[in-house]
Amino acid sequence: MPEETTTIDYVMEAASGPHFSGLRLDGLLSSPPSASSSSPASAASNRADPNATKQPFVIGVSGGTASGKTTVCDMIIQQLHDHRVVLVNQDSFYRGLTPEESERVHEYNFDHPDAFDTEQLLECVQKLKCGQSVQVPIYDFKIHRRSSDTFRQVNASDVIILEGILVFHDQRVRNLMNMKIFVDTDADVRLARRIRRDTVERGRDINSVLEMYAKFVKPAFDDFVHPSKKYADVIIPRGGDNHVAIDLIVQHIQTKLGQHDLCKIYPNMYVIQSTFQIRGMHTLIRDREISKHDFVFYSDRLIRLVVEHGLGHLPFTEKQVVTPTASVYTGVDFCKKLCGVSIVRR
Ligand SMILES: Nc1ncnc2c1ncn2[C@@H]1O[C@H](COP(=O)(O)OP(=O)(O)O)[C@@H](O)[C@H]1O
Ligand SMILES: O=c1ccn([C@@H]2O[C@H](COP(=O)(O)O)[C@@H](O)[C@H]2O)c(=O)[nH]1
Repeated sequence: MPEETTTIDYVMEAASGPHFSGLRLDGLLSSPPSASSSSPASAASNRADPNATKQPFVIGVSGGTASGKTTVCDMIIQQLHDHRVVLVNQDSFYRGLTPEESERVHEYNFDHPDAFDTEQLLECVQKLKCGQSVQVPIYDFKIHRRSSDTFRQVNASDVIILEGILVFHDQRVRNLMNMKIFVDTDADVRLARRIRRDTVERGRDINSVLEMYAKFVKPAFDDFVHPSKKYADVIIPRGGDNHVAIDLIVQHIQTKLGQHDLCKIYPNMYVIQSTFQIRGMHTLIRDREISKHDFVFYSDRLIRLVVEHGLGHLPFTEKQVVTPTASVYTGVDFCKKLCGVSIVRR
């Protein structure tokens, strides 16, 4: 067999092995919804079960307007960069106004549950949960309408984050969630942020923002959003400023995703910490359009990283050397009689 093919086989094998960004979690992501997810029984069910079907971990993030939901989601996504994570905004499922409603937009309540097409949202999350791709509508806050011909394609993932003011309102949507987070930020802070955001990004004037807030946003918060806080598993005070809460949440998600379980099953396994550079190279070598030259180049770089990390785990002994300036440096030397074995699978 030509050497090149051997390299390719080896890399593909390595990429689907125990590397974070190529991690295959089949059978590890089948935890039931949060009602029981913290029980010992569900902890047991999170261990590798080869017969279990892989299901994404669904996180609901709710809270009042401008509480920092999107910011918290972005922070979680950044920390979960070793996994495939998608964000679905409830805002995308605003029904959009008819021409008649548009004429009297100041009378329209965007904060009432009926403003959303919850059936469509439900169908979308159900499909994603089953591993199917979906087309999510694109909503324009300036014209209060969906784009008629463009959609955002959202692919199957390890983690689905569903974010919005009323994502805990409908029991059927709540039931799809493995974890529910409520972002709890003071009303005055939220109003200040909302004024700034709506005037800068959503083309509104201050008076209309204040009027809308008093007429619809605040009453709907009191009637629907705040009461749904009781369904949350975790409440984050101060939103994105609360780094401790976000770190704890990410740790919990990672545990549920099974990384730690893998290390429990193979106690001597070392998982290389992924970086965007490593993930980028994994993306390149998986791209069917990549040239042969680039495939070999990036594969070799990835293999070299594995070898270098491996070398760091080999036994060593202390060794002293004398530097050109005649000082003594105490370092290490690899133990003698080491033998490296490269295993190439076909
Ligand atoms: N911790 C924070 N400190 C300062 N500004 C923030 C903070 N969190 C969010 N913002 C700002 O407030 C506005 C609303 O935040 P966002 O995360 O979009 O809230 P939500 O998704 O709940 O509406 C945005 O303009 C954002 O930049
Ligand atoms: O056309 C629209 C639709 C909705 N809104 C307001 O948006 C917020 C929800 O978005 P957040 O990002 O969670 O703040 C909701 O309070 C609606 O009042 C809008 O202004 N225009």
